[in-house]
Amino acid sequence: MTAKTAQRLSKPDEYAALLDRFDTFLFDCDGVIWTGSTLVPYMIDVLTMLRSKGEYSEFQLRVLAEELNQGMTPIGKNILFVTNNASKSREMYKKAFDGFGIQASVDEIFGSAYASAIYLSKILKFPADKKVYVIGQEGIEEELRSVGIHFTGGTDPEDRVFIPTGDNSSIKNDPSIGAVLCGGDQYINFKKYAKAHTYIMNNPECEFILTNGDASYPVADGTFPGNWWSNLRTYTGLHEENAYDYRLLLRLGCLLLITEVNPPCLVPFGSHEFDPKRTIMIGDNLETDILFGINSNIATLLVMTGVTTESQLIGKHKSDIVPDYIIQSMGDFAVLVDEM
Ligand SMILES: O=C(O)[C@H](O)[C@H](O)COP(=O)(O)O
Ligand SMILES: [Mg+2]
Repeated sequence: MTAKTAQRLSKPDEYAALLDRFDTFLFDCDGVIWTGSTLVPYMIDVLTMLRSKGEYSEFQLRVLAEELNQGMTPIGKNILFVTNNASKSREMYKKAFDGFGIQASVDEIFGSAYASAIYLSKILKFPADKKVYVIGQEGIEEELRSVGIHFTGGTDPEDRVFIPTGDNSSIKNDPSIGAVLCGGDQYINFKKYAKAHTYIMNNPECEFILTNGDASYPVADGTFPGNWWSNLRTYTGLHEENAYDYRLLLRLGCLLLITEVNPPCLVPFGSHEFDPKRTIMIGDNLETDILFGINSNIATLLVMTGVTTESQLIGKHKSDIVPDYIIQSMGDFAVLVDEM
């Protein structure tokens, strides 16, 4: 069997052919749409172009009628924003998109904070008398609140403090903790790890849930460390088989189109309907975004504006995860804007 090779796109007619081939574009955010606080050049033009293109399906015609009513630019291609970044809720993301001048509605935004909340409430049916201990920020708290799940930790100032070595006076087991939910946390510290560790080790039923497994995220001129879940796994000695199935969460965290079938895969969720054959996942990370697309049997497009480097694509250390297409930047599609 010949190994799969990715097709590198660099010419306008190749970009145009790709746009014709797909109706639904799943956009990862960090490293695809923006890097840190900087928008990828020409991103607004490209998204606007996508929204103005395409044949309308029945579903799109319904949305179109609603959008025209609300004075919005009608949709062409179906666009969803899917992100592993758990720092924001869908509403917070909507504000971020508004801040960048990007048209997006809350129901087009799927983040891993939202996914985790849906996962806890709909799939685990998290008991009302239990609490989640959160390592993470406002985004997770907002989404948990929206599904009525009780939690502790998160942004609580009492957890954002130094504790001297061996001083466990502020860390006691709490049997009401039914899950530890771990997402990116810019205030991560020893106390939070120690609490999570204590709950997991002392409550045999305690679930250990990760919002996402990205090892790093893109910032200007490089990357920063991502979710710190691996530290917790090391501290608690959890192995794959007794840790919560984090591989499942990687996929859920990547796209939050949740199904109760195992393994979870891309299925219509909420009001979004699309044909997997005409759907493409666009991401900057081979291990999460591209793997998710491959596992879901949809096409994949890798951009080079985020965490993936050329050394992961060619040579001795190249990754086994191979996308269908590679493009330098989503902004490159802007050459098609004038052709419309
Ligand atoms: O640590 C994180 O939260 C992630 O590395 C990162 O921010 C993922 O965001 P995405 O690329 O999925 O938008
Ligand atoms: Mg990304």
